[in-house]
Amino acid sequence: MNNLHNLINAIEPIHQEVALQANDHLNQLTKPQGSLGKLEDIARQVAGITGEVMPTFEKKAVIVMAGDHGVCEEGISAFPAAVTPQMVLNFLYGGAAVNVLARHAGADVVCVDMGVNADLEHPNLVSCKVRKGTRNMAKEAALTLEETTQAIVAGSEIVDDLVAKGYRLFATGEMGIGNTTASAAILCALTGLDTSIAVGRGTGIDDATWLHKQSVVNTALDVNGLLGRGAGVSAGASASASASASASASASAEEGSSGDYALEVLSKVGGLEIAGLVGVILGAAKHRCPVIVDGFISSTAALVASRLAPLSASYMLASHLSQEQGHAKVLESVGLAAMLQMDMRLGEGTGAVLVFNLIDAAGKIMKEMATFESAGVSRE
Ligand SMILES: O=C(O)c1ccc[n+]([C@@H]2O[C@H](COP(=O)([O-])O)[C@@H](O)[C@H]2O)c1
Ligand SMILES: Cc1cc2nc[nH]c2cc1C
Repeated sequence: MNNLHNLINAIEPIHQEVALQANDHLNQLTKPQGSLGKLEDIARQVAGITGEVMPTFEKKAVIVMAGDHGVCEEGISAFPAAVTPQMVLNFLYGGAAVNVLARHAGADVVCVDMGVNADLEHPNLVSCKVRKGTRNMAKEAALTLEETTQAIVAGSEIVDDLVAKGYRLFATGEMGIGNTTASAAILCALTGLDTSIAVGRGTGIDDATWLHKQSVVNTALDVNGLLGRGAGVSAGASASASASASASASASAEEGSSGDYALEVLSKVGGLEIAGLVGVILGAAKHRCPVIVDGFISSTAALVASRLAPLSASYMLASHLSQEQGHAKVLESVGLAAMLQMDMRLGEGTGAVLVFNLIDAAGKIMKEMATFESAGVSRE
């Protein structure tokens, strides 16, 4: 618990003055002001995060956290739980979608076992297994507070290690059959949203299973004493992927109990890979590194992180809008705006890794574009 408090307390506001310097530089470049749209937002935010007007990212990593879910025994996914360890091996052998897209972006895939229900061994697997899957949240708390804290701190320590190796840009990814059920339950518990809005089709369930999944989430909220408690807890203020994010992050800071409640929710209806991602996001914020948030599950981790440490929201960039129902609501609650709309719903970090290319592109604009003065272009 102490380590978690230290982690949260180590997060500072982004460098607003450097974001403003980046803005001044953007306004000198040979283009009508603001005409590069979200690329300019990225440049300003990344400058504010890193404290450098023109940062470059030589080493980038997508951290794919894996964990299993006891709630799978309720029949809430289109796929069997055995797919989680099978896909972990696929990540390790380089054959999954995230491996392909990470290679395309010049990034490394770091695959972490946070709580897979199998004994996995591979030289490149980072093993932080807290337990073999969560307990069934429809019957009892998925995790204890200690297990949850352990997973968060382990996630942040992975970032510590990667930063020591020169990585400065991170993306979140995950793998866990059943984790859209856990994420929907977290979303309902933290925002008071109805399950009919928060629960989606995950890997692709039919209408009857979707209705059943909603009732499983309702049961889990009830069994764990979370029904009705999220209503009225304010969502994050209207931050966007811009330098203004830190101001809104502090505006969304709530009374001390908000973080305690988020931790309680994460332990009762969450997952080990989700908790690990909370740690990754907080760790990236602690080290002043941008963290690109992937789809529904990753964004739910971002929501928890923003409740634990409101300042962490300004270090996040939302990558894509997943097809998973409820994703837009999670992003809204954190105060993030997705950059891409690609109709993806895979997870693994696939949408986040696509944004690495946009970060590189924004950096090159800052470094390589001529100014009105240097190119002799008239302004008026
Ligand atoms: O990232 C998303 O938005 C997303 C949306 C739907 C499904 N997924 C992936 O699918 C798995 C969870 O789906 P489910 O139906 O088993 O809950 C998990 O491995 C996620 O990575 C991911
Ligand atoms: C095959 C498969 C790959 C995935 N990657 C992330 N979630 C997944 C779920 C399934 C079912």
